[in-house]
Amino acid sequence: MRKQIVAANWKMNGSSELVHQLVPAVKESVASLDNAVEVVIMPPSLFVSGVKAELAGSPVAFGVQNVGRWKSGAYTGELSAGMAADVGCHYALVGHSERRQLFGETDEIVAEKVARVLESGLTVMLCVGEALEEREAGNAEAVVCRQVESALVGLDAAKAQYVVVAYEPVWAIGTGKTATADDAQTMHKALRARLSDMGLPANEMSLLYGGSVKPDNAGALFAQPDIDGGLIGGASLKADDFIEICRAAVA
Ligand SMILES: O=C[C@H](O)COP(=O)(O)O
Repeated sequence: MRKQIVAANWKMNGSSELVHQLVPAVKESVASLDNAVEVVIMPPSLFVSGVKAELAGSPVAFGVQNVGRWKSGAYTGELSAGMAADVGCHYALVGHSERRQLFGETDEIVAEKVARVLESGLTVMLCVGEALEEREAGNAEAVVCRQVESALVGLDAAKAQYVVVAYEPVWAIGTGKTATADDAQTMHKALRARLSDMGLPANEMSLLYGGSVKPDNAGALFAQPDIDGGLIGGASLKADDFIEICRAAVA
């Protein structure tokens, strides 16, 4: 049985104050969910230690939003997957469309980062998703399948348990335009089929949806058979909204 996961990506938002207000509220609410859903918080890296301290004794996991493509060395400003593991992270996000678009991350770089994360013993949350023009040209599925294949090519099936894929159509991120539950399900089903064609245990892998997930649409999205939870941006910065979305994943 694959895991239901709801992950918070704070992006470049937040403060020590938010850590001390929001994280204890999430911790308390998640305690009542009876471990039916894995909740993950990925703050900016500077706040990881604060989040970890607030989560002590809780099953809520935490992680980083990005890692460098190298193991260590003279790469000023970069953080490695090994460092994230060293401070206790469970997850590392890789290949978010903001990294691909704003920081020039190619499929090749994303694949290198996936390898670094898996070597470090963390679980990688791999983001894939098509741009609006790619969808309008009828290429959405081809783009998303290419991204997932290039990132996971050669992956040992035994390592698949450390891989979560998040489908995030670029046009739905931060725009308030969510994919319909049917469209999201269609893509998730295609992704799962492609993972299976790659020789991976696709039915055991969690596939998340991301892109303007809010308390009022989370239930319909998470009810789809191939959607195993969500990757939440804006709504993860408000404790009440995020907690409601976590509850929708249990229902
Ligand atoms: O990583 C999260 C996604 O980019 C979704 O962001 P959003 O919920 O603000 O649309």
